[in-house]
Amino acid sequence: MSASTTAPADLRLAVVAGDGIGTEVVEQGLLVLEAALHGTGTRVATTDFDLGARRWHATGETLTDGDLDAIRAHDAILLGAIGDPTVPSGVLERGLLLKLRFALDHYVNLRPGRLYPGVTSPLADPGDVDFVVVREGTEGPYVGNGGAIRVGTPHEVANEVSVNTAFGVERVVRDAFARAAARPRKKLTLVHKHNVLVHAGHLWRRTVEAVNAEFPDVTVDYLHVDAATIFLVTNPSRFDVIVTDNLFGDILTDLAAAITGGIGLAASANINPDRTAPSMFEPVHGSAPDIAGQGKADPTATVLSVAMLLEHLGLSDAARRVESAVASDLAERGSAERVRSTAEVGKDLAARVAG
Ligand SMILES: NC(=O)c1ccc[n+]([C@@H]2O[C@H](COP(=O)([O-])OP(=O)(O)OC[C@H]3O[C@@H](n4cnc5c(N)ncnc54)[C@H](O)[C@@H]3O)[C@@H](O)[C@H]2O)c1
Ligand SMILES: CC(C)[C@H](C(=O)O)[C@@H](O)C(=O)O
Ligand SMILES: [Mg+2]
Repeated sequence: MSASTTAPADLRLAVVAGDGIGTEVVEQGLLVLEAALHGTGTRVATTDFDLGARRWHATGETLTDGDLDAIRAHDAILLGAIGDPTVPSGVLERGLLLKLRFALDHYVNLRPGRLYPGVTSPLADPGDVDFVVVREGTEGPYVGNGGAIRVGTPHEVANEVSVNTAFGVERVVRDAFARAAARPRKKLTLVHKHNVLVHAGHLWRRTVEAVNAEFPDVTVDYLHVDAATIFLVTNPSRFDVIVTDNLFGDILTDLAAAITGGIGLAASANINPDRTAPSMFEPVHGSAPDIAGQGKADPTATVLSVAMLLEHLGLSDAARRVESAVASDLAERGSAERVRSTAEVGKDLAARVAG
């Protein structure tokens, strides 16, 4: 788990708004960040990075070494979304978003699943839903170990290898245990598929068993990923901390978003717990080409990611103010007469923060 830090006098924030609704939601996230820091003595200095589809079309570049060096010189990164239908699938996702997560060693991908009071869940009786998914962020099938032969022929063979190292699994499992130990219920659920993925699955299982000895207060259970999807829908309140691999975590957290009010509310943090590089904060959702440019995107996921950013930087009071603003806004939404635009939600949240 992250060590606490002293709040920097000036927060140097790298901003990667990216594609589609990324630019729309980040604008609102920054508005709320400014409101949260107002009067605290901490000033934020932002650097905009022109990364994503526009840059790729103009230059063929996704993320250069120079971009990475410049980003490293910041305290944190706020990212909107990456991916665009005019760019071949995978080019930006791999060459930019995943490259950032890998190069900056974001091995803890934190994704809370919390049903705020007043928010409508598609589940009839969701109960008290408040869990966090600790998704491994630098390994698994995401590493790009694979290839294809005889492409386009009936004899094509395509491989995508899941890489799981003892080092990589242990560090994320230890982080997840520390988070579970700090929560009231102290419960950790390992989600994998060790009945089929026996090599990776057994490494994860043995690692959890071994690290459990360091955290005897934490109760551990296990679910195969297919069964985990059942319980996320039928009994989500059973979960406290979930630890899982990169791909399972990706899928489970979209489902977690759906049961807690929708993808427009789901925040995430890509953490480098060793603080050897800036951590990155972004909504779970993507660039949503179907609604981009229409002012319809909900910026709340980005705003809650800003709260995670503030918390990570030791600005806990400001983080609490942002979370409270979101909680009160969500509590009143059910009775609202009309749907607000992206900018209206951002303005309302900033006003609540300023309060
Ligand atoms: N972290 C990221 O940058 C990230 C995450 C997921 C997908 N992507 C990329 O985004 C592109 C689109 O992917 P997708 O369509 O599978 O997923 P998506 O998350 O962009 O959209 C899925 C659905 O959710 C809706 N949605 C998303 N965010 C919303 C918000 N804030 N408010 C209201 N509705 C919202 C969209 O309109 C769409 O109907 C792809 O290129 C994909 O690779 C990027
Ligand atoms: C766009 C893609 C690379 C990314 C992922 O799979 O991690 C996204 O789905 C997410 O959840 O942040
Ligand atoms: Mg995803």
